[in-house]
Amino acid sequence: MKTYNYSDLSKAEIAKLVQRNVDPANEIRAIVEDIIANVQQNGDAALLDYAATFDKVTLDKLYLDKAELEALAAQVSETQKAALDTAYKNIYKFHEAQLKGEDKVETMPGVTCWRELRPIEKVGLYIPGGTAVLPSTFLMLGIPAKIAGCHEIIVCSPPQKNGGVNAFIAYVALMLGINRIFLAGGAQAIAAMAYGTESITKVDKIFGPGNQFVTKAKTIVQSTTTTAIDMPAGPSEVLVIADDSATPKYIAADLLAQAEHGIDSQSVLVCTSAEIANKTIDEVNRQVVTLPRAEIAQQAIDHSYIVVVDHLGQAVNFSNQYAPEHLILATDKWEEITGSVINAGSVFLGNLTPESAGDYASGTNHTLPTSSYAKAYSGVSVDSFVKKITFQYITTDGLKNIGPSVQTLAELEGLHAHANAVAVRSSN
Ligand SMILES: NC(=O)c1ccc[n+]([C@@H]2O[C@H](COP(=O)([O-])OP(=O)(O)OC[C@H]3O[C@@H](n4cnc5c(N)ncnc54)[C@H](O)[C@@H]3O)[C@@H](O)[C@H]2O)c1
Ligand SMILES: N[C@H](CO)Cc1c[nH]c[nH+]1
Ligand SMILES: [Zn+2]
Repeated sequence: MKTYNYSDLSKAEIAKLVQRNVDPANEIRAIVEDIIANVQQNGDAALLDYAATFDKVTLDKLYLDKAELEALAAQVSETQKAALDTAYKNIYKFHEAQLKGEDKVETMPGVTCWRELRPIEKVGLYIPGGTAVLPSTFLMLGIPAKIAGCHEIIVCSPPQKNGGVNAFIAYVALMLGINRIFLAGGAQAIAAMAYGTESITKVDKIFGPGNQFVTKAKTIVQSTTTTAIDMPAGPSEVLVIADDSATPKYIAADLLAQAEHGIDSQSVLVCTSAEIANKTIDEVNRQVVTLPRAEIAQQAIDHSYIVVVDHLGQAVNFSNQYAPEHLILATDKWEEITGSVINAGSVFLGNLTPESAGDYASGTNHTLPTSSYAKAYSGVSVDSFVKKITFQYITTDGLKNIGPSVQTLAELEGLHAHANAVAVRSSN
């Protein structure tokens, strides 16, 4: 990992450091646009072709039904079920608390306004399954969709070598009461859910993380169809802020946890102590070789870096510019700096809170904005699966109170029909 001193860096150098790979030559875009066009034209047949090309699986049908899911789920052990159940309960508990109604507001006597929640009717969930199959992502998307009350939930995940999904994905589907999983991955799955095919319903909103093909497809279809997306949730990333109260062994473990997701993941350390930084490098080198996914993690670490800063304020400033998906405050002084955190997807406080807890089971959602989109987007929550519709009711007195202002505002905009809609009611 390359090390920089914050005070030696120019503004331009910092801007370059915080920039992620955003497909500058539009190479990914070109590939993804072709895939989307093919799915639009050829529907299910294109999905079957891509399963053969990219996933190396020949499928005779595009989905697994309830009986097939049950057969796969039977392979899950009791210990694994207990862990999935714990995650399910905590995620459910944390997300259920988000489903709050709002009070009605009387803005003037006789003028009442309020908002009511309605679920998005048809949602599409993408569950990654390229380099690793992520049943935890299925929980993170399926639970808030269920709590919100979405009527139709389409699920796509890349086909695995067994010609289906893995046993854990099947088990989670049954936990969520979802009886069908479509065997489609990558940009083609996103295109299918945005345009619809013979067997996949076009949905109103697509959710879920994925690699750069998935993420690019989501950003394209959101501008070319009426299907919305949750956010760009691409390759995982973590930024650790540490001071001399931090433990290099823990920091290294957290950096490697995100690095093992994929070669395009990024793990950044911003540290007030050069000594802790150096010890962390040693720990990373020691731990990485012990990992089954050592090669992937090492490649991600090779394009990650360390910034040594003078104080924690400088560290938070750098982090706000980076806007990490995950931010770990590996310091005993975390309470002094949380208020200054402006841009981050999810924050992990102190030296004993591993980011993996949030990835799996503490209750917060792990589908989070990457590539600095945390400057403008929140992670997935129940809010992502609902619309908030405004309502208003005006009484006779209310019309007397608000009518003159509405009429004057309409006249000053030259919109006389608007003014008349009040006048005709007021003259009775
Ligand atoms: N931001 C978040 O909230 C979050 C959460 C979990 C995972 N992630 C990230 O999700 C990603 C998952 O990626 P993955 O690759 O393991 O699974 P994936 O399911 O996103 O992608 C696999 C699919 O990519 C397609 N693909 C592969 N190579 C291709 C090529 N050359 N051209 C066109 N399409 C191709 C294939 O169709 C394949 O089925 C990781 O980067 C991980 O870090 C992010
Ligand atoms: N860290 C990922 C989000 O970037 C989520 C995840 C799933 N499984 C393990 N981790
Ligand atoms: Zn993770």
